[in-house]
Amino acid sequence: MINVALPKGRLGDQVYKLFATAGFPCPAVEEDNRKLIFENQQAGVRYFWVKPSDVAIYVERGAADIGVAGKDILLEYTPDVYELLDLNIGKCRMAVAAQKDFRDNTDRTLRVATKFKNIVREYYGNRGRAIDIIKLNGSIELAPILNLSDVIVDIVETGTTLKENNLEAIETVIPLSARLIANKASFQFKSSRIERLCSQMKAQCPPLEKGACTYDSDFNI
Ligand SMILES: Nc1ncnc2c1ncn2[C@@H]1O[C@H](COP(=O)(O)OP(=O)(O)OP(=O)(O)O)[C@@H](O)[C@H]1O
Ligand SMILES: O=P(O)(O)OC[C@H]1O[C@H](OP(=O)(O)OP(=O)(O)O)[C@H](O)[C@@H]1O
Repeated sequence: MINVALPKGRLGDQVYKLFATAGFPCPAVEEDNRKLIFENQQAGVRYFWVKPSDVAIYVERGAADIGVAGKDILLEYTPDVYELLDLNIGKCRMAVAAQKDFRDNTDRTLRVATKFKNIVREYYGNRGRAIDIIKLNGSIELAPILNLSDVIVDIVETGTTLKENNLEAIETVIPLSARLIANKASFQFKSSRIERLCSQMKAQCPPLEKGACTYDSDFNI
């Protein structure tokens, strides 16, 4: 049996569909209920539905053998797991954004509101920019509007949230997508099953753009 941690919410449905089309369906997942564990004995998979930012914890500690997490979560928390596959779904980017008339006054510390403290620290550290990080858990776009921060570093997908709050993206920090990750010990002990699942998943993912590098090598923070 392969234990799989799936992210609830916006990524979850897409991810589950990918598993199902790759040959690992678990029909009861689609029923309207509050269950968190689903098992398909025949396909040899057991799914756990967890909060997206918790997937890497379940996998790192071996409660799940594999899981799917956004690259943002992997960069922020650097869990000790193997990153097996870029699923090329859940695509978005992490960006710096601010009010439209914002000009960076480099003489003073820049106030940055974000959910992603570690990514932000490294990004501005590499640029030698002094910052004050304001850690928020949601509605990040409110911060510059209420003068809680000068800029935000947050996920941008369609750009609608920025637009509807009169903000604009200034710089892209890193492109993001969902990744298949594995617990290191599970990958040794269940290697043939995990590798088979991985190659079946790979065949179902949307193809990576021609000439695209792995995002790891693009990561310039
Ligand atoms: N518009 C978007 N906003 C946020 N994340 C997105 C978006 N589009 C794709 N993603 C990806 O989906 C993943 C899960 O995002 P989601 O918003 O469902 O989680 P969350 O509610 O922020 O998680 P948690 O509550 O655990 O912090 C993110 O880690 C990111 O990689
Ligand atoms: O570019 P867009 O398509 O508008 O998507 C980006 C928005 O989506 C996410 O917020 P989420 O819906 O997760 O809400 P929260 O962070 O405020 O909880 C993210 O933090 C942005 O606010």
